[in-house]
This record gives sequence, structure tokens and C-alpha cells, in this order.
Amino acid sequence: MTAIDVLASLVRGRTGLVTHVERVPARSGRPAQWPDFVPEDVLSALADRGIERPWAHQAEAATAAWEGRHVVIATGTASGKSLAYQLPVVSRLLATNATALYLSPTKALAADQLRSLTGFDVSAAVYDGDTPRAERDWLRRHGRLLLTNPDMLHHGMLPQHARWAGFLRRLQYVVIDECHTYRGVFGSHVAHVIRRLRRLCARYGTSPTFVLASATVSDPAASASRLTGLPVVAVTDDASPRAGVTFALWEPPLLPVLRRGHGAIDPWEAASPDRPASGVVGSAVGVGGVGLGGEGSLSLAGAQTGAVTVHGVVAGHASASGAGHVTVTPRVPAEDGELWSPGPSDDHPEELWAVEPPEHHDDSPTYEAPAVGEHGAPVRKTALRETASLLADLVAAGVRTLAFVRSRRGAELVATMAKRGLRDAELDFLTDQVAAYRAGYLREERRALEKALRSGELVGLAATNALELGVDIAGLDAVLLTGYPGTLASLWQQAGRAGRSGQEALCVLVARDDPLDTYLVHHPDALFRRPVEATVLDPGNPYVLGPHLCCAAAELPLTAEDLPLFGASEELLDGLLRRRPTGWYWTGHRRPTVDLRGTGGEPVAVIETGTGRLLGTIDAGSAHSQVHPGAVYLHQGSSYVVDELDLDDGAALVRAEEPDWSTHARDVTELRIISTQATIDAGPVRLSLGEVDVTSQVVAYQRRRLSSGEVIDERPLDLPERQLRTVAVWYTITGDPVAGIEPADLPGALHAAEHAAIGLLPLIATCDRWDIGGLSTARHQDTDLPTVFVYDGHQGGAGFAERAYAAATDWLTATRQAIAACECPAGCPSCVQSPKCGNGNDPLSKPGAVRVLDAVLAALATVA
Ligand SMILES: Nc1ncnc2c1ncn2[C@@H]1O[C@H](COP(=O)(O)OP(=O)(O)OP(=O)(O)O)[C@@H](O)[C@H]1O
Repeated sequence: MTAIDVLASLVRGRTGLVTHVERVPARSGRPAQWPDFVPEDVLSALADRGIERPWAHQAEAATAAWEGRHVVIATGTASGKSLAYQLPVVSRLLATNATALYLSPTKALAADQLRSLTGFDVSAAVYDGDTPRAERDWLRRHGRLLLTNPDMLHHGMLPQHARWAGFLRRLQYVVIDECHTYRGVFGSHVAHVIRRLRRLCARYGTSPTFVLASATVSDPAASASRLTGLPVVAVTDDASPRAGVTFALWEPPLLPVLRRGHGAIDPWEAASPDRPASGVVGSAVGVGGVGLGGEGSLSLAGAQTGAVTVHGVVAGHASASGAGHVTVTPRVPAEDGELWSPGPSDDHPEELWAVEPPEHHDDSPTYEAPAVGEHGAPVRKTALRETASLLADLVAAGVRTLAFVRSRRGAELVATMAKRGLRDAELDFLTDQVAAYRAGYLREERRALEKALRSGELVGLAATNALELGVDIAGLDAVLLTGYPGTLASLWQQAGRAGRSGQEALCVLVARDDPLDTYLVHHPDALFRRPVEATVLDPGNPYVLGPHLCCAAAELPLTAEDLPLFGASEELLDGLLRRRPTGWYWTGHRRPTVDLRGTGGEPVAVIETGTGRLLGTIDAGSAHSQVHPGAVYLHQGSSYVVDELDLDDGAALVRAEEPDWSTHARDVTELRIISTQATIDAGPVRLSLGEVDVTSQVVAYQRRRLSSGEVIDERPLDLPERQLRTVAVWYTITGDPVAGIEPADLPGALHAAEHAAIGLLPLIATCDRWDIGGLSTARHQDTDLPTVFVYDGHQGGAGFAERAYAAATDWLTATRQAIAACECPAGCPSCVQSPKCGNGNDPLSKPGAVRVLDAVLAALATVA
């Protein structure tokens, strides 16, 4: 079956809309000669793998690295970048007693690389947080090629450099794979870790050659230079052959709402084994996806009266007549390949069925919306359900598929729902072929899943981006993306996991119910004809630089010669360290602490009380909202309830329980302007960029019924405030009334404009909406005016607000377009509602937001 056939089979019988199909053509390869330095043994090991000749770019990059030039290999996914670095590294290690370091941003990638090194006669090993203590000592003394990550380098190797002296003295190569991932605040941290490594190497008398690689880095030579602080040459001319890709953009349908006494549900929408429909107050609401083979069940309930009356069957059509009374009229499926159009049909008899509650809701980035949105807004079928349903169909058809899901919880849900879809289709024997994969699983669990996927034992895997990078799994046929992954770089990395053994791949981007996804599936050029994002790095960020100077000084006192390497000044060092005649010293009793990944501290361990079993870990930054006392926590399809969150010990104690509600944290935020760095005065509008202090606190959580999304109650929480000093962009508007809006509507208008602007910022800055915060108010204490703030969610800022300020007109124009183009009447998650709003999306005014943005854009146009 070709990729297009597979796509056609998915479209069949579904109401989700394919908004665009992009076909990326296949390309043939350009082989070259093996460079002279590659020894016979290596060539024969490669021949055993079926690699007879290098591609031209591999030979070019390998030769540059062999000659000691720092090089970045910036060719496509599956173009053989690994071999390009392995040729010089392995050849050198075989010829001398040199050592090499390989840095990868994920553990999965390091494990994958280790596998690809078997066959070469070099002692290579993974050295990361999972490596047992005893093994670490041995590796330090005898390891030749160590595969590790920047965190390990920072925490484990550099502070103990004296113990690593033998290894560092012989260090000839440092490979930085997937170098585009080192961006934003994390990238700035890694840039300093690399500078610290370079400084120590110099003390031990070496200056290793850096080899960087990424399929999705923009301006590779400049980006690689910024990261390493060295001049780097780029190899960009991709000479590998490439299979074609069929890339479909898919928009899940709006869920039909059955009003009392009239309305209709599309049969395929209603007939869903993977999600029954449920009723809400005074009206019945149809939800669901298509079942395998078009068979399914429909369940409708009239919740207010408590009268759950009818459950229907079918490949058919449903219509409601009166509260709490629903009739279901089955309809015959359409011809193959034809898309269903909703509409009533009454020529088939009715049947009754039983209600089952849907399994779980999600409150994480891939937020599982209730059947009706907040304030009665229409909602789309969630991307999670649509993905799960597509995944079940693909597994049933034997198509090996990786479904990327943005949140850990979402990955669990997709796997669980896909299994349920298979069970409902009486394909129980296939449920073992589906699993979830995410960071936070234990090492053995992850390795076992990777192996099973590779061997074909697993056919469908729902994974977070922990499996996005570099993992080479030949034979994967399809990739599903549950929502835009936040950057084009991620999009192409995820898409690049399929089609690696030459067969045409299918990639489907399933839009989430948010403004950016809605915009993208209707503007394919913004995906397919836009370069990958610039790798924004700011090693000069004082929140990043300062701590690394302390680390560097703790490793070896800093001297004046070190200042240019870090871009630091003597004044800065004087403020941080003790100055002595021989340099600047760290005099603290404990090692300086640095939060490399900006996760807000050490991860919190999730532990099952009773058994003491460690279920996994959760970022410190997410702990308050995800594992607060009372929170429902999911792990490998099992549900747990948190009894206690011990922030001092970094542990959340949970017990297995399956309540019929989900939990959703609520927070409150306050913002103060500290300083203004730049402003644009445009008549009634002033646009500013500056430093702000944001104080936020998770204060409560809601429990929502799984079957209907209905809010059961809101319970207070007693968690500490969190402080963030960061950078914000904001605008103020004057006028009477402001932008022609009634004063009572102004807060809703600003709030709606803020939400949509946050949703659209990833279009112009390398971030996703979970990296950004916002606040709007009809009168802010510092500006005394109606103000909308959008700020970076990282200490010291991450460059996103700055980018928003620089490209404000493009950003706000896209925001306005996304709101105005949305077909909903009064605001929905596709335009102005936000899945992470601390105020429950209240108040919001969609028309008001358009007016605010019109006023801002008109004013900015006058100064353009
Ligand atoms: N010269 C070659 N001839 C034939 N096959 C090759 C050659 N070079 C690499 N390969 C094979 O191509 C596949 C992809 O290689 P690799 O994983 O190194 O790609 P990559 O560029 O690192 O991809 P990604 O960016 O997705 O990580 C591997 O299975 C590898 O064995």
C-alpha cells in the first residue's frame, strides 16, 4: 500500500477534514569515495551493514573533521550524519589512544547511537544518569568513546575534572548531535558548559575538534559557532537518497451539539467505539470518532434531568427530540474514499445500546476538552482522540506508526484510547502491539519499548518528543503528530522518523483545538515554505552566565585570560567571586547550583505509597500543577491519586485509584514592571519591551467529571508562590472608549487578545505556548492604562518577548487573522480560549479582541 492509499483509507468514513496534502518527492543519492584515512576494518564493518560507499556529504564532513576543522553537518533526517562523524572519530580512536565525547540531548538517542557503533572495534559506552556507580569508575578510567549528555558533563564530569584528567588529556573529538536543540535558555546554558569543557581541556593541553550535526538547524555555521564559541564550517549539500513523504494536514471536526428537540450528529462522529457521547445540561451533545471499519456505538445522555435515556448504535445518524430523549437513526456508510457530510437521515431503524463513560480527561498541554467548552463554546474533537483513533486504524492495518504527543499524559491517553479502539473493534489480540513512551519512565522500560518498536513487536507507539531525535528505526511507515510540535525543527524531526528504509512515508499533522494549529492547517505555506527557526541563543543572559562563571571558578579559579571565552567582565566576576592575586575563586561551601534545563529545580519523584515503587519523575516546574495533593496522575494507562507533595524532599506520594474525575490546577499571577528597555510610541498605542517580575501561585484545583467535563467542585491548595524575573513585551492603549469598546467589555477583549497572541507567538519565535505567559488588565498598576503583557516563562528571559517586540506587526496581524477566521460565534479554543488560563477563560470577548488588535495594528502602521 502506498502512503497515499493509507491516507485514503484513514479519510474513509471520517469527518475530520484533510485541509492540505503536501507530497515531498523522492530523490536519488550521490555516492563518493571513502576518504583515505578510513581503515580496512571499518570499511568491512560497514560493508557488513550494507554500506558500500559514503554519500558525498559524509566524505566531505568526515575529511574536514579528520583534518581538525570544526564542522557542522546540516543535512536532512536519515542522511547518515552519524556515519559522517563516526568515520573520523572511530578511525582516530583505532589509530591512537585518543578519547572522544558524544553529547546528545536525549537518553534514547545516546542508546541508539551506541547501537550504531557496534561492529567497530572501539570501546564505546553510555555514561549518563542511569549508568551504575561501579560502571562509572571503570568508564572514567578505560572508556574511549563516551556517549553522554550536557547535564552529565555539567553535573558529573567537569566538577570532578581531576578524576577525568586522563580522559580529558586525550580528548580529540567532541560530537554535539542534534545541535539545534540547544536553543533558548537551555542552549545558552549548554554553550557555557561547552566553554567550561574547552577551558579545562586547554589546561590539560588539548583542544578537541568539534563536530556538530542537525537536520534542522538554520544558519548552521553561525549557530554552531555561537554554541561552541569556535569558527565552524558547515556541510549542507545533502547527497543521500530520500524516500518521498506524503504529508497531510488534518483538522478534527467541530463536535456537533444536539439542541433540545432538533439538531443532528454526523453518523461517523457519533458512531464511536473509542468515545461515547455524553449529555449536558438541557441538551445532548454528540462526541466521538470513527470506529474501525465504520462500526461503533453512540451514547447520549440528558444530564440535567438525570435521565440517561437512549444509547444508539451504529453507522448511522442521530437526532435529538426533546431533553433527555434521543433517537438514533443508522445510515449506510458512503462509498469508499468519500468524505461524509453531516446531515439527517431517517431511512433506517433505531437500536439501543449501553452507556460507558469515556476514560480520562487531560489537563496538560494536550488538554482534553470536555464535550462542551467553557461557557458553552463549541469544541473540536480533540487531537488526542483523533490521533488515537487513527493510530488504532493504522495498527489494525499493520502500518508501523509512531504517534507524537506533546504531553506525557497525552501520550498515555493516546495509547490507552487506541487500545480501547482495538478492543472495541474485537481486535483484542492487537492491543499488546500498542504502548506509550515518555521521559520519566525507568531506563529498562524505555529500552524495552525501543527494542520492541525496532523489532516490530510493537506496531503503534504513542511517544512524547523523548523519542523525536535521531532515533533510527527502519521500517516505520507512518508518523502522527498530535498538534503542531511547537517548532518547524521538531515537525521535520518527527516526520523524519518514518520512511527511513526507503519506503514512502505518511505523516499526518492532527490539529489541536488552538489558534496556532488552526492557523497552520489553513496556511500550509507557513509549514512547508518557511525555513526552520533561527537557533536563538544568548550566552550573555546574566541569569545563565553568572552561575556558570561560579561553576567554572569552582572547577579551576578564573583568570583574566578566561574572560573573553565566557564574554564576562571583571566587574561581573568581582560581584560573584572572591578576587585574589591569582584569580577569582569560588568560596562557597557547596557547589554552585545551576538549573540547566530551566525546569525550576530538581525533578520530583512520583512514588507509590504502600509499595514504595518509583513510578517516574516530573519537572519541578510542573509539579505544583500536575502532582499537587488530590491530583489525578496517569502512568502507563493506570490512574493514581496524589496523597502528598513533599517539595523539600522532591517527592509526590500517590496511590492507585481510578476516580471518575480529572483534576485541573488553577493559578493566580501578578506582574510588576521593573524596567523598560525599548518603546514604540504609535499614537494611542505604546509598545514596550522590558524586565518584569511575575509572581504566580497554584491556589486551587477543579475536579471535572470524566463523562461530561462538568465541574464537580473547586478545592483550595496551599502551595508556595513562585517568582520569575523575566522579559516581557506589552502594549497599552488609550482612548475613550478604548478601541470603541464598552468599558464593561474591555477586560474580556484584552484577555481574548492576549490568549490568541500567546497562541500565535510560536509562529515567529522559537518557542511554544507553554514557554510563554501572559497577563491582561483594563488598568495595570504600573502603566495606569489597559495593558496586555506577554512574557518569557524562563528566568532572565529567553528571547521570545524580544522577538515578539521586533516582529510585532507580523505577530499581531496573524493573531487578528486567526481570531477573525475562526468560525465559532463567541470564542473557542481554536481562537481565544486558552487551555492553561488561570481564570477559567473568563471574561473573554472575541469581537472585542479583533477591535483591540485592529486598533493596535492601525496605530503601529502609522510608525512603520
Ligand atoms: N553511505 C550510506 N549508504 C547506505 N546507507 C547509509 C549510509 N550512511 C548511512 N546509512 C544508513 O542510513 C540510515 C540513517 O542514518 P543516520 O541515522 O545516521 O541518519 P541521520 O542523518 O543521523 O538521521 P537523523 O537526523 O534523523 O538522526 C542508517 O540506517 C544508516 O545505516
